[in-house]
Amino acid sequence: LHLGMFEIGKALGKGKFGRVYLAKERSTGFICALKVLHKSELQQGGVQKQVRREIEIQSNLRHPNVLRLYGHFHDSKRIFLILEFAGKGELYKHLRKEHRFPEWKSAQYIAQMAAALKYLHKKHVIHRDIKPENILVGIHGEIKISDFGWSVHAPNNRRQTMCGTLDYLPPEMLVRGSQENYYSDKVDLWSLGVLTYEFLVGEAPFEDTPVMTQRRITRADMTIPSFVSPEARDFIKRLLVLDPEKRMTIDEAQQHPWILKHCV
Ligand SMILES: CC(C)CCNC(=O)Cn1cc(-c2ccc3c(-c4nc5ccccc5[nH]4)n[nH]c3c2)cn1
Repeated sequence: LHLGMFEIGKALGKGKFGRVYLAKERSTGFICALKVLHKSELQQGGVQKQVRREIEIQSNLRHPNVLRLYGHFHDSKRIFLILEFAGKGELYKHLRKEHRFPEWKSAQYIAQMAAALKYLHKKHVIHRDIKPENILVGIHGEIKISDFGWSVHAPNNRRQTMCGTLDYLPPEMLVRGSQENYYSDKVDLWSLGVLTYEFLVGEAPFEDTPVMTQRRITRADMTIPSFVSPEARDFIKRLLVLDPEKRMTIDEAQQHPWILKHCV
């Protein structure tokens, strides 16, 4: 597939709305990940506005742990996204292969996630979809948050119908009907707690049938296995708190003993 200025290589993955290819920009030899979105599919999915918003949000983000969107262009049928190439691919594949990460690796990954979230929240971006499937690994083992499909500029109080797993949803996004639909960047702190648990244990804390998962989330009903260290246990328990206002802040998370023990 010769797309003018790009030489297209192997398929890297299949997102929900498009395929991603390894690509080399001819004149400079620059390697990137080229994502192809079909306008017809976006129309069918009714997501054109969301894609435009995602492009606008991600184009303005510059952080070592946030996947870069260098630019985009389109022809009559497709939209092309020039994305950063992450040399070691999708984090969830590493997690599945290794079953779970040792505490030092989990703490380093979570410290990088916290730095990325601190950056996003400062720019009033709430990611809202933090999970292993949306994290890529760079050539030096650093992690990069991608897929801002559900990110919004805070504050936001519109209900969003979610597809995919419920595992990472915070309680305030599950409580029906009441004004709890107003949520803040605290939703990403809950998901950071779920992510920490999944890195250390190898499965999500509330994993169950959809009905039971919702019930367990709204009761923060989880058990932490005994092989998890007391510091890691404390870190998780201070994030998986039902009341968003009582959850650890990003700064407290970055200063937590479990992080400091492994990241200095
Ligand atoms: C609307 C627009 C702004 C959306 C922008 N975000 C995305 O498209 C989210 N997204 C990123 C990707 C993606 C998937 C895979 C890669 C890779 C990658 N590197 C690999 C190395 C080895 C094996 C597989 C790899 N995939 N690098 N960059 C990627 C980027 C797919 N969807």
